[in-house]
Amino acid sequence: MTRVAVYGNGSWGTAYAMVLADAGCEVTLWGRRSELAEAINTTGTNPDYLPGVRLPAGIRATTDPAEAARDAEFTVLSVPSQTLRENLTRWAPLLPGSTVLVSLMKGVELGTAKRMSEVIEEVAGAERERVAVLSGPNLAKEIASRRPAASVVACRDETVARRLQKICHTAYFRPYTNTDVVGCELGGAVKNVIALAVGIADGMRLGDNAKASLITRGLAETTRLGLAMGADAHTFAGLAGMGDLVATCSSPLSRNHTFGTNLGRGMTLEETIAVTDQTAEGVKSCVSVLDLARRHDVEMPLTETVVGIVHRGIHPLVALKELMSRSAKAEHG
Ligand SMILES: NC(=O)C1=CN([C@@H]2O[C@H](COP(=O)(O)OP(=O)(O)OC[C@H]3O[C@@H](n4cnc5c(N)ncnc54)[C@H](OP(=O)(O)O)[C@@H]3O)[C@@H](O)[C@H]2O)C=CC1
Ligand SMILES: O=C(CO)COP(=O)(O)O
Repeated sequence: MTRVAVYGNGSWGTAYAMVLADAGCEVTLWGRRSELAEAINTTGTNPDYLPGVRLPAGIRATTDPAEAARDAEFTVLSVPSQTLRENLTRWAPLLPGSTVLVSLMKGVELGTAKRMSEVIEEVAGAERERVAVLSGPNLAKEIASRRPAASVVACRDETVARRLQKICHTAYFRPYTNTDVVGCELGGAVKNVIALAVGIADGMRLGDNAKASLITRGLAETTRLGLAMGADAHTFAGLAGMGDLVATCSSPLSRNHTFGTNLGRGMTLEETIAVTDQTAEGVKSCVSVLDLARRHDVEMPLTETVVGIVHRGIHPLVALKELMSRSAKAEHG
């Protein structure tokens, strides 16, 4: 039986732990709060993040990072992106030397503009061939109710990607392999920023043409950044690109989309943060994605607009006017 440690017992860490357990793995699920770990072990549910969902028997919760790490063939990381460095610094010495580190996170680190796999390599001292990412249209609540979804497992070493694919393939979860780690991570991080933009537009009742235009131009700027960073263009037409973008921008289950909708309806940033109880990665990562765009000299007008609305107090109507009056240009180029 494959032993897997999952660090982070929020919505996605728990739902993916369910996938792994359903696929036959023995999973230890780490979380920082003892009352939640105890509730998971005693009730067989995660009342804080997936209330009412019965967890499979193969999951055991703990608050002890060493217990989670013991003999783990795979180490799955699912905490908010901006907390990864600090957390992994504590966990890294506990991890087995050969464990494969898997990122579920869809963010870019503020300040360094590093992707999560880069932070993992740096902090855990892991070679690239031992670091993988999972990304795709995977709204946690749908997966936890075992509704069908596909996803991408990416690793520079294809044999490692295949090993990961094997341990999380179930009747309702279909992972594809890819070796384009950069593209998969960027697809996941930037779609959260575009979902904020679409949410704002939905909150302003701008209509379906506006939504489709934002999704399409959002994919164009994601691809532009990806190509500048060495990613494969095909990745952005795939599950970790278009797939995740469409799911996140159209679902009321998306925290980023919901966050944007609240802003578009006229809530202030403070009010929106106050009603958001889960991680909406795009709120911070829009700043680091824009940082990446500048470092690579890539134009990302939608990301820039989101940063303006969310962090610089620009009114959505003013931002819309600015976006629509940008100089006319060719669609491709
Ligand atoms: N939810 C989804 O549908 C999907 C999410 N993702 C990505 O997965 C990642 C995790 O998100 P998700 O599980 O949804 O987030 P949630 O908000 O549901 O859960 C966050 C988890 O991280 C923990 N946490 C928060 N802050 C810290 C900290 N400083 N140190 C340690 N643990 C902390 C929380 O613990 P506590 O309860 O104690 O605060 C909780 O267990 C994100 O990058 C997200 O983009 C990817 C695909 C799907
Ligand atoms: O990444 C996700 C779906 O693939 C979840 O999106 P949110 O973080 O916006 O809820």
